[in-house]
Amino acid sequence: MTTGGPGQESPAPGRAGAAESPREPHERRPDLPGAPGGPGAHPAPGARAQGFRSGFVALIGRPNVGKSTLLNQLIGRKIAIMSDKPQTTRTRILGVLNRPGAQLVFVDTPGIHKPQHLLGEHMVQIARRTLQEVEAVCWLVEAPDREPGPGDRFIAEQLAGLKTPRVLVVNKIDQVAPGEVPAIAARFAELGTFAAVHPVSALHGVGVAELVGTLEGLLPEGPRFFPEDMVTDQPEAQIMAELIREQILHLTREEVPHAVAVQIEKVERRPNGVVYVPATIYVEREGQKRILIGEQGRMLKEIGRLARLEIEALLGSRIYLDLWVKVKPDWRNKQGALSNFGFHQ
Ligand SMILES: Nc1nc2c(ncn2[C@@H]2O[C@H](COP(=O)(O)OP(=O)(O)OP(=O)(O)O)[C@@H](O)[C@H]2O)c(=O)[nH]1
Repeated sequence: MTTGGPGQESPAPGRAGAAESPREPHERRPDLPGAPGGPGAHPAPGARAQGFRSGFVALIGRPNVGKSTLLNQLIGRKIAIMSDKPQTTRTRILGVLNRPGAQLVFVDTPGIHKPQHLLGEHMVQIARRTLQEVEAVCWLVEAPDREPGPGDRFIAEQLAGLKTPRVLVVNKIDQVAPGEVPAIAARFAELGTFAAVHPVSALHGVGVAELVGTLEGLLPEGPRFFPEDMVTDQPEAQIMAELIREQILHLTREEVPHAVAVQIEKVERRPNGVVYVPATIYVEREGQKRILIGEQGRMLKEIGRLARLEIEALLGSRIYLDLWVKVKPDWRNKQGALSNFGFHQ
């Protein structure tokens, strides 16, 4: 898989070769992680064939509605981690979908919710800012809710003044009776004006192709922003760290999951072909460290075993995962620590 370089929040790239483009979207949105610099960042030759469409599509919605699951389904690869714990996604993740006549660049945002700590504020700000920088917005709601709640109305307010076309995606339809879907969709559709309403099951891939068709039609004509073989801007080390965090989210509960940050140091390919991946898991308190390590190290071993399988699938080679747990008190409320862990404003 081709991923971006280390500068995840890299500034807008120079886009030589596209100067005659009627739109220069990157220049309008300096905050969006752009294609990494270097020759690969330029639109591919011939990318501006007549009628070619391109643009950025934001995936927004309350925490846990299935944004990351939908992104992975759209791209056909696992680039965003998923869990049943709300607020899994902490930063913006780009997923690039190349179609014969279009390039759709999806921006997965942290769920919009009422922030409770500094990290929460970062997450909401990222989501809000993204809305102003895209060509289309995909708003996800959950069919099992059956009707909009306060969280959905809060998002409707954020969208109200926005001119960007938006599509309402009613997700998790596999969890309700098929006959109920039209009425549920209609109740959510009352929250705003939508170019289209799509019931989907992101988990099972139902309705996703139709959604892509609609989104493609909403994008303006424009060049390819990223090379055709690039699926995400996430550096590989970042995805690996996220795959470790995903297993922690699965295996722990209560306060531990959200107190965790994972950092990967220098990844090394050994002469025997095994990739050595040293990773540190940061938590906020000694008690959380004890839980993560578990009795006789059993929990950490299990986290490592499951994460290793995911990382091996990502890299396509055998890895040696060296996991460490360290305490960094109250890191979620410290600006310096947030920057170290890659949360940039
Ligand atoms: N049954 C069912 N579950 C789904 C579907 N889509 C997502 N889920 C589940 O919903 C949970 C949350 O999914 P995520 O994709 O992590 O949600 P998110 O919106 O990215 O969450 P945040 O990162 O917290 O904002 C996971 O347990 C998913 O497996 C679906 O179509 N059907």
